[in-house]
Order: sequence, then C-alpha cells, then structure tokens
Amino acid sequence: MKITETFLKDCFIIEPKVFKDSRGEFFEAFNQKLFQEKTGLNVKFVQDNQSISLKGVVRGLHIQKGEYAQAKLVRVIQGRVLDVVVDVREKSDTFGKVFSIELSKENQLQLFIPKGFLHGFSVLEDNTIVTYKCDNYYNKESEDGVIYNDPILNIDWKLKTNEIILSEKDAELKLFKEI
Ligand SMILES: Cc1cn([C@H]2C[C@H](O)[C@@H](COP(=O)(O)OP(=O)(O)O[C@H]3O[C@@H](C)C(=O)[C@@H](O)[C@H]3O)O2)c(=O)[nH]c1=O
Repeated sequence: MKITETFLKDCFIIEPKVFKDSRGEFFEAFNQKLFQEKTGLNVKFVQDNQSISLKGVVRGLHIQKGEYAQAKLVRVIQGRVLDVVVDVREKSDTFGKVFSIELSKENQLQLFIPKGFLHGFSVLEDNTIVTYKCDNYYNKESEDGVIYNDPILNIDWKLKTNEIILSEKDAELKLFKEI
C-alpha cells in the first residue's frame, strides 16, 4: 500500500498493493494499522456508504459540520469519477484550495478526505459505483454544501454542461462565499 499526501495537509492518495494470479486479483481495501503508521492519523470508521450513478451525475459539494464532521475514504469499484475536495478548515494555509483526482475501477486509487473538507464527485461512466467509509454517522441536520458551479471555486468537472445531472438538494446549495 502506497500512501501519498496531497498538497492539502491530511488529505492522502492511497494506492493498494494488488496481488494478481491465475484466479484474478486480491487487495486489502483498508488496513487500519498500515493506514495509521503511514499517515499518523488515528481514524475509526463507523459507516460504509455506496452510491451508483449515471454518467453526468454530480454529487456535492457536501460537508457535515460540527460534532458530526466526517473524514471519508473514497474508492470506485465500478466505472470512473472525478473526485473533488475543497479545504474549508478555517485556520488552514490551504483554505479554499481545490484538489481533484480521477478514481476508477482500473486505477484502484482511493482518496482519504479529512474532516473540514467539502467533497463531491462527477460521474464519468454509466453505472459507476462509489463506496466510502466515514468516521462519523450521517446526520441530516449537520449537512451543508456549496453549489458545484461556484464561480470562485471554478471546478472543471470534466463533463459537458448539458449532461450534468443534479439532485434537487444539490441544485440549491449555497455559494462558497456564503459557507
Ligand atoms: C449521505 C447519506 C444519505 N442518506 C439518505 C438521505 C437521502 O434520502 C438519500 C440520498 O442522500 P444524498 O442525496 O445526500 O446522497 P449523496 O448526494 O450521494 O450524498 C453524498 O455525497 C457525497 C459527495 C458525500 O461526500 C457524502 O458524504 C454524501 O453527502 O440517502 C442516508 O440515509 N445516509 C447517508 O449517510
């Protein structure tokens, strides 16, 4: 397992060690001990989520605030997404900075997102399955978010404008300057 910190502190790219043989392949999708050794972070995951989406879907940008803040470990088990995070930790040197990475079934990369980040992804292939571990439970009242096409963040979601599919909730999210 190779773990590399992105230019956003505490946000890591994880590349699992894949064992291939005549049957197929095997990899450890998560190993608490190795994760802690290589990141220095003691994260305890309590919820696993999975979504399946059509090409063109954008989910995000989402965050849970306060006592329900969540760190997440995201991977794709079918298809391809552009995974996007924004550092909104008030005292961070990289506040407001965006990081994005393609996660796919093929590249098997994972992104660890610390608490205090907005998170979203655009779906680049039909029937893409995204799964992610969270270190805190879902809490509707703690949800907040920023609209995907915020002019300050100016994120390139790698989709054509006319193919973007949003939930009603995501279409009404606020601007970055309001969060
Ligand atoms: C996120 C979540 C949703 N739900 C329910 C609420 C709602 O009825 C339905 C769909 O929820 P949403 O529309 O919020 O799902 P979605 O837009 O996929 O929300 C997710 O987006 C990505 C980008 C994240 O980072 C996640 O933390 C989460 O916010 O599922 C849960 O029961 N538990 C959960 O943990």
